[in-house]
Amino acid sequence: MNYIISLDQGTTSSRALLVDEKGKIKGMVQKEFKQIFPKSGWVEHDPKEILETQMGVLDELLKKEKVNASDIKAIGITNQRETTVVWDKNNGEPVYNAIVWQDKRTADICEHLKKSGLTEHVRNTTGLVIDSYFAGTKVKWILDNVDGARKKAENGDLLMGTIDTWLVWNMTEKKHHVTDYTNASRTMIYDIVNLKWDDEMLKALGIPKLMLPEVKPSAYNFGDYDLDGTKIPIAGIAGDQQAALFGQACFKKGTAKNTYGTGCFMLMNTGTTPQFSKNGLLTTIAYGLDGKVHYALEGSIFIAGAAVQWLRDGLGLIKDAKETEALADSVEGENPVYVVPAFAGLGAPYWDMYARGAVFGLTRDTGKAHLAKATLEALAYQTKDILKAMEDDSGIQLKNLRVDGGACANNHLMQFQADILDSEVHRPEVIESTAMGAAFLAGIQVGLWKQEDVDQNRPMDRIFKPTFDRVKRKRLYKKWQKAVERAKDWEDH
Ligand SMILES: Nc1ncnc2c1ncn2[C@@H]1O[C@H](COP(=O)(O)OP(=O)(O)O)[C@@H](O)[C@H]1O
Ligand SMILES: O=P(O)(O)OC[C@H](O)CO
Repeated sequence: MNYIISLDQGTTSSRALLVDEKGKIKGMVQKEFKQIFPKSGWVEHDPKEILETQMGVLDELLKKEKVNASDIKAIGITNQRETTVVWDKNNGEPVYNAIVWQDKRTADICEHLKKSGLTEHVRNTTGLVIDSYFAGTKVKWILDNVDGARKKAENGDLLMGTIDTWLVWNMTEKKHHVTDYTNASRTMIYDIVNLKWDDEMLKALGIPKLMLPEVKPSAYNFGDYDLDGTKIPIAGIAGDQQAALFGQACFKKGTAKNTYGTGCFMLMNTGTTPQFSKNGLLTTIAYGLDGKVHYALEGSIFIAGAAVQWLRDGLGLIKDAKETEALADSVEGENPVYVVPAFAGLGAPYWDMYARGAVFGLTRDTGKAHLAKATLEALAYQTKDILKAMEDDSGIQLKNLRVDGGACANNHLMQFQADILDSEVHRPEVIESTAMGAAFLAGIQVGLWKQEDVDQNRPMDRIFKPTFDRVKRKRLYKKWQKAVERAKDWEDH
């Protein structure tokens, strides 16, 4: 039997999965690691702990599944995106903790970039909006704040990388300093049109070119991992949301997936030329394969499953996220209650930092079932907001939405999603699309699979069909838009 290993390095845990040649997951090991919050708005990870947990789960998986090294044909890596490590190439020591994608410490650097008139350049070259979310300003912060770092970087002693780069460098005995197009496209210093590091952004952020990894297609021989004397090629890399798009076989222009986790990340494949958004969406590289680069539009919702956690932990209305399904089902007729979970402002397409969470439509008979249903509905409405922006930017009308992530298990949410979008929602049996995407990229590179096999390996669990008529759909959505308007600009500024 031939196997592929998929390493999924996420924001809260490291996972290793064993995938057989039929595309079936045969085993999985997962380990959480520490979240470090040194100050309000700062989020860090220990790069060594990331490496140790990732290698640890790989070793445990191989022991548990009793696989011979010679049967493993390749390794694919997928990772939390934007999170940045800077390390000394002479001793392999990070000069600072990894600064995580959620970290807001570089907001001032972003304000400065905006004042320097770089907004248009950033959008048209990197595809992004100027925001602390991306890697570029995190590198600048480390070079500015760690003693001696800038000098060392200028001497060529320091390397930077997103998590994929950090893992590969360590897994290949410090030989390969590489990343793939998808990860490079989240740095705000990469020109996604001409596929090269962007001199203007490097200059604006004072980042020496010597620090940067080589950028390669997502299916590529990135280097070998030595497993007990057997050399296994690391043959696929993609950022986790792009890997999910690939794992869901969104290869055609106009195909899209939405991952319902803590946040929601919706990506639509827009083909081989980048589309720049008028509606606050991001343009990003979906994957590079067979000498071609595919692009995607992305809408990120920061609070999605996190709103369900709020019902559980903040309000104590439920003990388990699953309970929301039966609660929501118990509401008869239309729900008069609307929850706008703008706990951290509103992202795409509104981009209002001053919006705050709000509940509308309360009456004396409102109960927890209405709140639970309204919270689930808010995930679906936010997804519709993003999809509308995507359809407007791309001129493409969505045929169906492919879903994955923890909260897509909720049938009430998925049915309401289909109803409010007026399009089918397709839920695959295997919702591990992220890990499968990385496995497929690696397997394609070593000739185990062809790209067409990805689609054939995706049995459906359930297809949710829309049931609302146009009038009802419009009425409910209009009310949501009214609720959003009232939640906007709440915080004084
Ligand atoms: N059955 C469910 N109904 C609604 N929300 C759910 C359900 N199961 C999980 N969730 C939500 O989904 C999130 C977990 O999904 P997951 O994909 O594991 O997230 P992440 O990868 O971001 O950690 C949590 O925020 C949780 O509240
Ligand atoms: O690790 P996840 O699944 O929370 O994904 C994080 C995203 O890549 C951030 O852009």
